[in-house]
Amino acid sequence: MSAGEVFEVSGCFQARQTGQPVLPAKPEPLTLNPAETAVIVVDLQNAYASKNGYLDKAGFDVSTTAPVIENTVKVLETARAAGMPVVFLQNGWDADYKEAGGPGSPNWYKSNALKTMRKQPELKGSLLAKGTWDYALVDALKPQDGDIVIPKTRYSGFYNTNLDSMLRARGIRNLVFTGIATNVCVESTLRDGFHLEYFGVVLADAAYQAGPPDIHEASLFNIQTFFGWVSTTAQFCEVFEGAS
Ligand SMILES: C/C(=C/NC(N)=O)C(=O)O
Repeated sequence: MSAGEVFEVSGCFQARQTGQPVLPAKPEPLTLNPAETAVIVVDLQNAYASKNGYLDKAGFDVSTTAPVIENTVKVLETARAAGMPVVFLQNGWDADYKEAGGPGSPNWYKSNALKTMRKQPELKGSLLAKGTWDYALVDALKPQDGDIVIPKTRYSGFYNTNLDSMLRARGIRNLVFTGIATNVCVESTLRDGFHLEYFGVVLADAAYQAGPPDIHEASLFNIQTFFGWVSTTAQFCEVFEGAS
């Protein structure tokens, strides 16, 4: 889906054969028909982006997530104006954590939220439980009329959800990702999308890692080399402003 031959109109590139917008991206530009493209906002909940949220309490650094939220706000303004569906993924479980799985589930061993609550039982019921502040989307990103909100219980937005059918029903082929964490739920969802024939692109400055900064770069390398494409907020907004 790289553009091949492109030409420039009013500062934006278009594919010569299709006339569709071309997003500058690594490892090559990507032709994206806005009518076939959705923005997927991954888990921009207090748990992942806010001080005192789950990641912070589990010992991950969330001190520099503000730009991710600001950039996502810009991306969503542009996407909605261009007529692209906006999908919010929201990660978490029921208040009793039945959906998280017990010792028969690998999630019980690998979820740092569950591990943190086992170490600090006083936190039980507060981390990633539906209805709590931790589970809520951050204030700056309240869904608007027409946006789609999809709850999920595992890292991938495609696992045990109606994400695929919601996208297929709208003719969506391309997914533009923002959110947290680049190396966990963003990458997991983009990878599953790849196997379902979606073209996935991550906006690098609108995504943030769980772990040291190098893991963000490693995940972007993995995505642009094996599963999809990597671009930026400014490039997305420049290409799609006025593209409706
Ligand atoms: C570490 C982690 C990441 N989630 C995500 N939204 O990427 C978790 O949920 O435990």
